[in-house]
Amino acid sequence: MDLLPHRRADHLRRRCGPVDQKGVGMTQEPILKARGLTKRYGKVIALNDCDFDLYPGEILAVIGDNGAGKSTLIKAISGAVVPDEGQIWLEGREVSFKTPIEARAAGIETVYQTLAMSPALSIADNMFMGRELRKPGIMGTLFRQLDRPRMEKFAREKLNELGLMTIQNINQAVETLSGGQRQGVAVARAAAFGSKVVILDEPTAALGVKESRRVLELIRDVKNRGIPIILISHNMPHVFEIADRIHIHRLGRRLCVIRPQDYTMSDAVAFMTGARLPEGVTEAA
Ligand SMILES: Nc1ncnc2c1ncn2[C@@H]1O[C@H](COP(=O)(O)OP(=O)(O)OP(=O)(O)O)[C@@H](O)[C@H]1O
Repeated sequence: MDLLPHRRADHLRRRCGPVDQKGVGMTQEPILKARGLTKRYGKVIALNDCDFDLYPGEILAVIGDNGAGKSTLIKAISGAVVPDEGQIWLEGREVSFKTPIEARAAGIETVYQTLAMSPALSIADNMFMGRELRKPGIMGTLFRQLDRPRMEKFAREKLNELGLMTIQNINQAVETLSGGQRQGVAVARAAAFGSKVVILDEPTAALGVKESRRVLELIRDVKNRGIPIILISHNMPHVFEIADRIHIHRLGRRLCVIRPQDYTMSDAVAFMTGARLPEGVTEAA
């Protein structure tokens, strides 16, 4: 049975095992799609003719062994790396990002494992980093003065929408927040600016149990607001708890996509390490 109806015929060698074709997102066009992405670093092929599909409204986990090429895939999608070959489409339009700023301007927001935040700056300042609001009129345009009340109001509203108002003071420096709260601010920032896609790279890796739970809830909240999420994670229980579909990455390419209800965590680990292949999949040479 064909798992992925959107695949090209020449990719049949990478078909996956039995999964309901009416699975989440399967009836729609992908919001983000990539075909044939390749990225070489000298002799290392980090991405090898890799395909990718993210559907509207879904949480898609990307899992794979160390060095499988997950980060390179995400970097290619988010403009941090320019692929040597391949194409990317966002909402059906072909895109070619040269920088993360271009990807961000197009609506692809990435929260990296090492959070790109300035610890000494306030929550509000961090949320607006790189897109500060200026005062109206000459004070803003010529003297570049920040419109702090408007920035603080916006930041407060966004944190509130995502249930993050355990944070009392929006002017508090980010370094005074807990790890979970910081991650929360980063996710809120990613979701706040008209994003079409949010990419989260290991959002719970550095967090304790309670903080991880909060961040997982937050990811669900972002999804419930209609924003699709790509979640790169090594944490299988989290992936299986939260993902609608799981993209299994192996040797620089998508091996298959599974739904968590159809397979066990051990199956997923066996697939990503190459100990076993999903039914109907043969690994391309
Ligand atoms: N800038 C670079 N220069 C040289 N080689 C690189 C570079 N970035 C990645 N690679 C190589 O490409 C391959 C894929 O790396 P990548 O970081 O994408 O894997 P990953 O699946 O994200 O791994 P991990 O789970 O360990 O973070 C690895 O062999 C890595 O050494």
